[in-house]
Amino acid sequence: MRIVGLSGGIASGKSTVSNLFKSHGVPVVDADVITRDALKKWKKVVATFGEEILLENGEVNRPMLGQIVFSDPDKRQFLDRLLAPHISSGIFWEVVKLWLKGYKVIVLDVPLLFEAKIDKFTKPIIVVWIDPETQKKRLMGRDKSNEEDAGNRINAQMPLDVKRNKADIVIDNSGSLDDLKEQFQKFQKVLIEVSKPLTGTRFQEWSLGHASLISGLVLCIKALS
Ligand SMILES: CC(C)(COP(=O)(O)OP(=O)(O)OC[C@H]1O[C@@H](n2cnc3c(N)ncnc32)[C@H](O)[C@@H]1O)[C@@H](O)C(=O)NCCC(=O)NCCS
Ligand SMILES: Nc1ncnc2c1ncn2[C@@H]1O[C@H](COP(=O)(O)OP(=O)(O)OP(=O)(O)O)[C@@H](O)[C@H]1O
Repeated sequence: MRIVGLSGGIASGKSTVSNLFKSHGVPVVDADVITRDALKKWKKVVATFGEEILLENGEVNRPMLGQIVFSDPDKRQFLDRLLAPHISSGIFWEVVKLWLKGYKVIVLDVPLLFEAKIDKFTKPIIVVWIDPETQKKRLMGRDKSNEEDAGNRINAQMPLDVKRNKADIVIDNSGSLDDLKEQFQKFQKVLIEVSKPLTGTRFQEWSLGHASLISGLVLCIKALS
């Protein structure tokens, strides 16, 4: 199974590229969605940041927590450490589920792919780059935030130019959506061709192969214990 890494800076256009993959039938595991699920369940976040970060419905007020952590690097690191194991295991299970369905290519959309060292497990790595001025403008437009908040969020991440140097494929999203789609068309064909889930006899062969591998492993573990 090929696990494609998709990263970039905040508001550089990762979700927009993810949607292009999804519309071509390539499944995407989204770390931001997994983070939101982890936050819903994770009582320790409340124990650390206080009841005041809760909304009336009992869920974490993410914009408020964002305000707190993006203006205080120590608190941000604390939250990152708290959530990291949940995000990693969430990603792992999503990948396993897609693997069991027989997908040959999946995309991991992880904003902190390099910071969290998840890049080691992905190939190729796509970085969505954007020029700094457009990035700030799009971030402020989308989140209705001011320049200081936007700057804090951008500075909380590894510089986008450093991420660009670590990429196998760079998408420059400083232009229009049509420009973006044109760049996407250039490399997506290869990935999408091999990404279709297996069907019919090929799926049966694949399942039998994996079933014998798993049975073999179980027998080995039993024999050793
Ligand atoms: C701080 C939180 C509550 C803000 O929630 P909010 O809904 O405002 O933003 P959302 O989760 O949609 O994230 C938006 C973008 O912010 C950036 N971002 C989020 N967390 C971080 C972080 N800890 N460090 C740097 N950038 C971050 C990413 O580019 C992300 O795509 C939330 O992002 C969070 O819990 N972050 C910590 C966990 C984490 O590391 N998430 C990134 C997944 S790899
Ligand atoms: N080429 C483009 N032209 C104009 N607007 C764009 C373009 N690409 C993305 N956008 C807009 O910019 C904003 C940020 O894009 P998107 O949400 O895809 O970024 P992201 O990298 O997923 O952000 P985050 O890091 O916060 O998850 C969105 O409002 C999106 O609609």
